[in-house]
Amino acid sequence: MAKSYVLAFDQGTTSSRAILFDRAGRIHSVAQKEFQQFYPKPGFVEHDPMEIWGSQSGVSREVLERAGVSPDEVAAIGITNQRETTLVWDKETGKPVYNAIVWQDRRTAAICDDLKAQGLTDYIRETTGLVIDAYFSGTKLKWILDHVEGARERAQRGELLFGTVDTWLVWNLTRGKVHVTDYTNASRTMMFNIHTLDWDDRMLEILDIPRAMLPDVRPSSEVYGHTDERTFGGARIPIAGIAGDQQAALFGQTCFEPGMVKNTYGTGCFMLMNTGETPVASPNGLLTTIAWGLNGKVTYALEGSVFIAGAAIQWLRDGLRFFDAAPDSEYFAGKVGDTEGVYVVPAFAGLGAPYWDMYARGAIFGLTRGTRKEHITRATLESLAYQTKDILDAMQADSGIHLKSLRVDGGAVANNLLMQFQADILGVPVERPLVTESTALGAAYLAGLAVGFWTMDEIAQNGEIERKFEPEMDEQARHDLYRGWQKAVKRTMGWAREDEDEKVSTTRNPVAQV
Ligand SMILES: Nc1ncnc2c1ncn2[C@@H]1O[C@H](COP(=O)(O)OP(=O)(O)O)[C@@H](O)[C@H]1O
Ligand SMILES: O=P(O)(O)OC[C@H](O)CO
Repeated sequence: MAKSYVLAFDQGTTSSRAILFDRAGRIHSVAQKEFQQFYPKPGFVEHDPMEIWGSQSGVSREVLERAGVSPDEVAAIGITNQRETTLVWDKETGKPVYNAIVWQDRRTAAICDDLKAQGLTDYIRETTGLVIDAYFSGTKLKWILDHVEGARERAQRGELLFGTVDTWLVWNLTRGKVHVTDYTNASRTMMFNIHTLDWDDRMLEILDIPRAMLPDVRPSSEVYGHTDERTFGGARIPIAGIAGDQQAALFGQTCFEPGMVKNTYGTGCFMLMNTGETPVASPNGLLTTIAWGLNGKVTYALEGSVFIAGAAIQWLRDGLRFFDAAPDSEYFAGKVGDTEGVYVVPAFAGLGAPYWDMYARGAIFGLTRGTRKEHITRATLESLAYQTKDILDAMQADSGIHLKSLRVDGGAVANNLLMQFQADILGVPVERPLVTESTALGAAYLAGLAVGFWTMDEIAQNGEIERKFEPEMDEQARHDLYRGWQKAVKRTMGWAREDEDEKVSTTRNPVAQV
């Protein structure tokens, strides 16, 4: 049967998606399923690993059935995933020993403080390209080994396996035959040396992680294995591409040349710049990370990671019950001309780049008796654009490159009001592509390249722009609004630190102290 499609698995933070792409790189069919988020304590975020696998395998079968496409028509599977999220499971039974600890989870902040106190900041930055933060997998893995009874000993005996979500999916797709990850996902673990392309023994020693439980690290485009016959009705489909979702989006947006940038608005917001074959260190709070490994070469990127973007819109929907669906945010925000001075800082999981404050927490500023849900909704949408400006400023300073336009993608770019405000606050045009599923497209490209479904030249010709948003705001208004944002951010910082509580208790009731 002719191989006419590539199937992308896009395992995101809030949903699992399967997308079938045709030869033109156009979407043929999509299936998606949201899954449950667990917040067992403040700052804790977990997923059920079996639900990750169940929802992802479910939507991948559904997308084929719905499109009437046989698994035999699929040339390859490409996998892209929420990064850093940490899983540990039993090698024999495949049973997870603990829930997946999600990238947003802050429970390991104290372990990170301890690493900083040991003077490891420079070593970790130079070796792994990362700043010390609870975001990355290493301290999450340490936490599981420290807290699940007997886990470290079992891992030392080779009975337990570690993986990020890509590794977990490949392991399940192959029914335990293949235990791999790719350079992009490994570069988010804080255990991987991004220069030598190997796990870093010193980091493993510092975190007390047995090497035996770590996956093989491979390039982002090659045949890692085939799906087990039982998964897709007898078909053995090559699994031929793996990349973390943000790197996959950079590839999907065809940012192949150094200096090219994309910004993805999903649960979080992630801006990546291709820096070519040279890792660029950031003095301005960005990460140095691996963009992809392809054709025997490694491409690096600078990354600005914002933890909460579309998730703040979900919070308005589910937490505050302002509306029933995320797209309604545009309708409500559009009912007011501006926020009337209201700022929402959605630091629900601390602040990522460029602030890196694990103890910041969310806040709403500037409330008056006239504030309505429309203002808060608008301010929440605007927070995505302000956070993007924070990152873009850092990236331009680090790279010395001044962007002429910003390529965007991800679920929230459907929001025209947000896109217009983004162009206004940056003062540069924002370009929205025809296929905004760049993440899945990137994974499909990587897989398709490995099996000869596409060539690089064919891919480079794709990337049609659907709409360009031109900046319309005057310079003074832009300046004033952004200053308000900076003031608001400053006031959220350090909020959850214990010594902040002490400061308050010693200043409480000054009259009584006199
Ligand atoms: N029209 C919209 N306006 C604002 N936010 C939106 C809109 N549509 C979707 N979102 C937000 O985008 C996110 C989903 O984007 P997606 O790229 O699927 O994220 P992820 O891969 O992180 O799960 C959700 O957090 C949702 O709140
Ligand atoms: O789920 P997303 O698409 O917001 O991506 C999550 C990132 O990979 C976290 O680093």
